[in-house]
Amino acid sequence: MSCHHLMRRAFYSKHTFSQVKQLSRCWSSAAISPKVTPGFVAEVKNIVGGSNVSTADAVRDQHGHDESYHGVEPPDVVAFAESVDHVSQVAKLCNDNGVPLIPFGSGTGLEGGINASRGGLCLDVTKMNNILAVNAEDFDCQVECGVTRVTLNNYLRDTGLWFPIDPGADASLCGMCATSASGTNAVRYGTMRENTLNLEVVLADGRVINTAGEGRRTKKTSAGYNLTNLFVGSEGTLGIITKASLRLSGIPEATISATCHFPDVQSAVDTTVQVLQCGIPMARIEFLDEVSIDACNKYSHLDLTVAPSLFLEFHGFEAGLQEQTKTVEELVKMNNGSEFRWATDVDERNHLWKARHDILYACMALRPGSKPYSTDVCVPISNLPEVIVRTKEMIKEAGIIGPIVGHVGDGNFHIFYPVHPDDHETLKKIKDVSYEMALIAMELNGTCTGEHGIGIGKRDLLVKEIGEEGLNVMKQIKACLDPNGIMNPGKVFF
Ligand SMILES: Cc1cc2c(cc1C)N(C[C@H](O)[C@H](O)[C@H](O)COP(=O)(O)OP(=O)(O)OC[C@H]1O[C@@H](n3cnc4c(N)ncnc43)[C@H](O)[C@@H]1O)c1[nH]c(=O)[nH]c(=O)c1N2
Ligand SMILES: O=C(O)C(=O)Cc1ccccc1
Ligand SMILES: [Mn+2]
Repeated sequence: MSCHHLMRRAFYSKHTFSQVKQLSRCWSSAAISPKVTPGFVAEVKNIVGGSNVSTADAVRDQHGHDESYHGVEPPDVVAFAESVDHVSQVAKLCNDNGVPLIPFGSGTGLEGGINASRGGLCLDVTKMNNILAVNAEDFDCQVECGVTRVTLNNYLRDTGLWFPIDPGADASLCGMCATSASGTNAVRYGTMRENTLNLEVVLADGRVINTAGEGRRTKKTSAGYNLTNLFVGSEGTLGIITKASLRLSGIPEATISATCHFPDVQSAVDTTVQVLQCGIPMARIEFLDEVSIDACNKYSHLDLTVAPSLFLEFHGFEAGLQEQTKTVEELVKMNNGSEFRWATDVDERNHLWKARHDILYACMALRPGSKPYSTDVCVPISNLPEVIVRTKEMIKEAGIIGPIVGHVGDGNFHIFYPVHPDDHETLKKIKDVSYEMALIAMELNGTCTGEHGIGIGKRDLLVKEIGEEGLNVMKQIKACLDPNGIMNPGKVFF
């Protein structure tokens, strides 16, 4: 471990989040990575232009954290790339000088993926924001890395198509590739893995590749190794994704949303499992426990019954939807659930789903001043009731608050633990329960992260999930593509 890394570790373990935020400014002018010299910064300026480089404290702080509870670890320098050529030249420069390079999409990650734990250069790609092609008849498009999903969907509005992967946050599409994001629509439309056709990637040494071959954008291919999915979920540790070819879907002719509540968690989750086992093509099936509903009511001005609930959405043709909703209503009743409360018009629907997407902020508002310690596990759907019920027991025993929300249709759920960063006793309990929950999920054939990634928060769980040999293969791939270890060091692996 390098000297500056040890220094940072010691520093962050002794200080609270807000102290660190303030104190980080004290060392802002001193380069943490000794390799980021004034000469290095001058060369970066030569490549991207002086106005696209900043060593200002505010800019570095802003780029030194995502939306998670992890503290601020600012990079030494931030560069804004405007083209793939910029990215390639900056990567080569970092590689030649052994300077850590951290790709920055839009900073909405939840596992500390953009923290500059070892200093270095943060490469912000938000200026690379062109939508390059929409092939409506083929249901695909090509975007530059900085395009966000809301921008793409606004652009597509008149085509009858949309990009359905929806993590709630307005993340960059290539950041979503990098974390293998999913969210509420994945139960019907899949995750970034199923919706990415091809990627342009700049490797650590500046080489540019197209993972499926230049210009290819087919739904299927059997040509060689799947390089596209090697980079999906690579969290900036293998290269910088500069363009993505993505699948699009048709906007459904009819959409209906509804909510219903249940006497307990088990009956809501049992209903979900039965709905899916009946083969009903749900577009969204989201679980919120009573604490989450209460938070939503207060934050988003809803008046839902405070009880474990499902938020449902059906996509299809009018006639088909009637059949589907009828069957689901019957299953809800069989499990002692309530009548449906419908959200049919577009404003009502948008309000409901905005409330669902704002749940992170709604839960934070339950404890003003808290930071979100969030968890994310995923299990085969039939094991979902067991992992949720066992976790609820642990939360009760530990005497902590932990609202549960889940993309239950995928067997994926989160717990939000509001915690004051200086409340070390509660933080320890939360960490223990989260760790134990991940172990239970893995014991039940699941994963320690369904969609937020490993980042810095789950590195010790990765080896337990993949096994020593599997992890060694991952490290060999990393060493092959990034022999000097400059790409987002300290993420995914220690
Ligand atoms: C309120 C709220 C709600 C949610 C979520 C966030 C928030 C704030 N998320 C998480 C988040 O939106 C998700 O991780 C995004 O995919 C990250 O995209 P950014 O562009 O913000 O990447 P960000 O800049 O945060 O970077 C994330 C990681 O990707 C790397 N990276 C970024 N751009 C890259 C590029 N072009 N090339 C290579 N590496 C790159 C970074 O280095 C880092 O390791 C989520 N997620 C989810 O899947 N489902 C959900 O339901 C939610 N819900
Ligand atoms: O809202 C979601 O689906 C998220 O992934 C963000 C999140 C994470 C943890 C608790 C609540 C919300
Ligand atoms: Mn989620």
